[in-house]
Amino acid sequence: MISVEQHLTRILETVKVIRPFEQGVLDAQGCVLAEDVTARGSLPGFTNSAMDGYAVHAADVVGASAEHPVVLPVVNDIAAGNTNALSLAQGQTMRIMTGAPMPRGADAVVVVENTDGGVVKVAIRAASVVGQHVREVGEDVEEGVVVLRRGTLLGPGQIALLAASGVSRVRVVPRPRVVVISTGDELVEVGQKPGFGQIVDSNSVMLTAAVTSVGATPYRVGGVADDARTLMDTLEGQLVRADAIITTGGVSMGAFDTVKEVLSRVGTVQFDKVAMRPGMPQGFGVLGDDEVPVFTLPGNPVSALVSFHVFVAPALRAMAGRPEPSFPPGYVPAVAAESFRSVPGKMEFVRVILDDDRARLAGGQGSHMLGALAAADALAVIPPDVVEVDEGDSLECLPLLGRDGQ
Ligand SMILES: Nc1nc2c(c(=O)[nH]1)N[C@H]1C(S)=C(S)[C@@H](COP(=O)(O)OP(=O)(O)OC[C@H]3O[C@@H](n4cnc5c(N)ncnc54)[C@H](O)[C@@H]3O)O[C@H]1N2
Ligand code: MOO
Repeated sequence: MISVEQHLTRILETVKVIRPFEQGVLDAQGCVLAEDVTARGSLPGFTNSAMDGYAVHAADVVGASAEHPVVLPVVNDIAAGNTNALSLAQGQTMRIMTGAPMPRGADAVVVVENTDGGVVKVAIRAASVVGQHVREVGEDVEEGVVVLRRGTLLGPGQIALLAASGVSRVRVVPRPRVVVISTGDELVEVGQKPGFGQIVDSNSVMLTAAVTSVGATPYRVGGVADDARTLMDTLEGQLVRADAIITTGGVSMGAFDTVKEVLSRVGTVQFDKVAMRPGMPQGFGVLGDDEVPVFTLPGNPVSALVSFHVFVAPALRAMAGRPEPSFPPGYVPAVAAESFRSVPGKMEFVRVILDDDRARLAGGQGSHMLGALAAADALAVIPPDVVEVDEGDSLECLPLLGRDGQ
């Protein structure tokens, strides 16, 4: 029996960051930059107005007030998108809209609310100062500076910055492509009615969703029968498009545990008992010339999802260039709302419902029990040396869903 940390360490020492690849900025969402990116142009690219109002020489409106407005002739209108380079003479004004280029000579904008809104001449009812409501060229980003560093995770804000500063394609670590295969003669496809002795292949849809939830790209193969030739052919066929492969089922002590039988003969997959519950029978290694990592998860659905969170998700993040700072990854603190027992010598992952920070059992803890799994918000992680959790004890929990249900 090996520990959870030992198994995870072997996995993280084996997987490699995927080779970077140039992508359009939108396709790069959720990916990590593989290069420093410099701005092709300045932001703003030209000095422009921050408000709707009137471009002025600030010196012309010194002392303007509601009681003593300054009246100026309006000599032009400048809308956003106006591409003419205009000049404003002293003693004049131009109507200007937010984002429109400032005319040369103007050094301030008086907001329309502080005027009578005139279009031929305008009464300005408030003084201004040089630079007021003006966005200077390059004040946000200067052309040629590094706007984003290698290693940055690209979200909507970063993608906007790239696009605005003239960058349409970037080298990123691509999303891992993950093939999901479930095994077992008892499986029927989702949507089909299982006969006696059969079950719906829920693992492959569950793990497909889990792969998506960590920002990787799943390819669901679905159920493969417990036949060594079929499984081997399937694995070989999938290797070409896979950065990683996940299988479920067929890894314990059964007489027809095909995954174990097949993968014991090829590649480097090593099968271990890991001191955890659920999820004890685990296999991991690499397969094929490209050394594709293969995770063989146990067939019990709760065991498979717990294994995904504990082993596969950190590996996929590392492959995507987003390694976790430490183990355990992303734990949140909670307090036990009730007492329960934990199995000695194994790290236990208890399905719990969190009310604020109070954790209560989500229901039956059998590794086949999808009802409690679906009711749970998190896995309370009970260390191997803890056999009794008392109400009020501190707990570390691994959230099952992100804030947006992913
Ligand atoms: N004699 C022993 N028996 C078992 C041991 C053991 O150490 N000695 N370990 C148990 C533990 S713990 C687990 S976990 C399971 C793991 O079994 P396998 O990975 O070999 O998986 P299967 O036997 O194929 O299936 C187990 C269980 O899960 C259901 N299943 C399988 N695939 C799916 C799927 N795609 N969707 C939904 N449900 C699935 C399957 O019907 C079984 O009920 O072994 C214990 N036995
Ligand atoms: O260790 Mo198995 O994964 O509980 O049911």
